[in-house]
Amino acid sequence: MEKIKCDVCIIGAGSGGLSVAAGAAQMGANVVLIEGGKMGGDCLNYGCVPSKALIASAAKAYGMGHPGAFGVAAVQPQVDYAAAKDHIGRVIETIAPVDSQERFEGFGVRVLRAFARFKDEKTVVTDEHEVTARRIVIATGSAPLVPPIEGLDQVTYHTNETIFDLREKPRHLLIIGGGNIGMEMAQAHRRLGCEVTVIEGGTALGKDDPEAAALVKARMQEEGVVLVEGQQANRVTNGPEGITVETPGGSHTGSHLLVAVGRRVNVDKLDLDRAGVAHDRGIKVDDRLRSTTNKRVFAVGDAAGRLQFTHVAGYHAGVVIPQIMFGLPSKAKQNHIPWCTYTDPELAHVGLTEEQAKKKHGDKVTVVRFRYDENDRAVATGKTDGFVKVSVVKGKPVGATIVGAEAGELISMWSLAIANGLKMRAISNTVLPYPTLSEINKRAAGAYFSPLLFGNDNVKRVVRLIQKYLP
Ligand SMILES: Cc1cc2nc3c(=O)[nH]c(=O)nc-3n(C[C@H](O)[C@H](O)[C@H](O)COP(=O)(O)OP(=O)(O)OC[C@H]3O[C@@H](n4cnc5c(N)ncnc54)[C@H](O)[C@@H]3O)c2cc1C
Ligand SMILES: NC(=O)c1ccc[n+]([C@@H]2O[C@H](COP(=O)([O-])OP(=O)(O)OC[C@H]3O[C@@H](n4cnc5c(N)ncnc54)[C@H](O)[C@@H]3O)[C@@H](O)[C@H]2O)c1
Repeated sequence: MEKIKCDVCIIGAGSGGLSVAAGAAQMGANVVLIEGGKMGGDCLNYGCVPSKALIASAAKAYGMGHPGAFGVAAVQPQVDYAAAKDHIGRVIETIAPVDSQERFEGFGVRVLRAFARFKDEKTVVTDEHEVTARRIVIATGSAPLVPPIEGLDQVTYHTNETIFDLREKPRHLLIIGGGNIGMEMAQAHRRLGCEVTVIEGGTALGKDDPEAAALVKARMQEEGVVLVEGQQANRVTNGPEGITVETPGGSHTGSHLLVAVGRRVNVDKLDLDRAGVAHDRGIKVDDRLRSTTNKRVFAVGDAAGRLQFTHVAGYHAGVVIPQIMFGLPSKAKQNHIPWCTYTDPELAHVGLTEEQAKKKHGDKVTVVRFRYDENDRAVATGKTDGFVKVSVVKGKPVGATIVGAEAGELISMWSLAIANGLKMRAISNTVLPYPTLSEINKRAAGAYFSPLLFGNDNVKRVVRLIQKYLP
């Protein structure tokens, strides 16, 4: 067993662990990074990257069959599902060098390829190494939660860890769970020519603004996705006609099954008790992302049990690095974190929802909106479904939801504003190129000021008075 001493030991080389490792090593720390699976973690191998690549194939197929009123004839796309999977493979291969062992070794990081567990509160071991570190960062991410549904263990089912390797096109894909994964995969598969049924126990896209989510759901239903809400899957069986998912309201039979009912944090291999690190949904951390029970240990990304997104893992790294490098305190906030579901239309959000804003700020909240069909670029490109909705308190945006084309890009302006405490004036003062979808944001900001300027009797009186005396 080789014994290694280092400043920082990071467990997990996904979005969070890699970001901490890159930052710490490039600032001169002696860093050991331990990865038991693939470099790049979920995002690169089983999550964001393959899902967005598949969504892109699906969008191409859909566009060929639905060109809209542009003077271009629709054609029946010939979908080669296996070739779409090859596209995913190529995308992963292209991005992989950024997360590779070689690149990190180039930064001076010692990379160990094994699963790690704690030996004591400052020592981590693999089968061949014992690493003692001043600071330890748990970045072990999460895995698909497999619910205790009767019969599930008797059928072949997919999760995000296997669906991207499937090469035979599902005739009828059943999906349990209408969250981000379920809905993104449902639309992608429908557009690639599969029948799709989503079985959701509560409300699909239930973490998002209901009005905006309704628009996405309506579009997906129009495209032929069968969406069953309020029906918990409680039994799964296998028969000659395929896999059947039973719910209190009825049963649904298909050829393939994807389970997407949430995540469970990867802690079981870690022997956390040996390090005195407490955990529940994730590692128990304070606002500094430091273990509440072992001050040497930090957790980032999905392991921290907060919002589970790649950009959050990166943000967490930025919170932890100043602490482990310089001993400077730094806190993780949550109110400025955006997210986007990459359905068509996209559904993006940052800050408080309208409901949360009204609950927190009562009648101090003004809600302003602007519709895509009032934007010239949206009209020209036929992307007129959607709206932006912004909750404003004392001239400052506190939350924004966008549903529509490029919502994930458009939300950045509100993310910038909320993260930096900017006022609506900062958005309305900004000059944007015409014609762009971004103008939707500016017009929403304008909608905040319009009632103050237009139709305001005081303003009218002042203007009339000034006009009398102006030369
Ligand atoms: C289908 C899907 C689509 C997604 N799409 C998006 C998206 O579009 N945008 C977005 O922001 N987020 C998306 N996410 C979420 C995103 O993938 C995660 O939030 C992100 O990967 C979390 O990064 P992480 O570093 O915390 O964990 P991970 O990326 O999961 O990395 C953890 C790593 O730790 C390793 N590990 C675990 N235990 C040990 C151990 N004991 N020893 C050594 N190594 C260990 C694992 O092998 C893994 O490589 C998606 C997730 C899924 C499943
Ligand atoms: N675009 C993105 O950023 C993106 C995409 C995919 C995943 N992710 C991340 O991954 C996480 C996990 O995604 P997810 O979709 O697995 O989880 P989720 O928590 O978003 O949704 C799971 C859904 O499954 C439902 N459910 C649970 N048990 C059920 C049952 N027995 N029968 C029917 N429905 C049931 C829940 O009501 C819930 O709506 C997301 O929360 C997000 O953090 C992000």
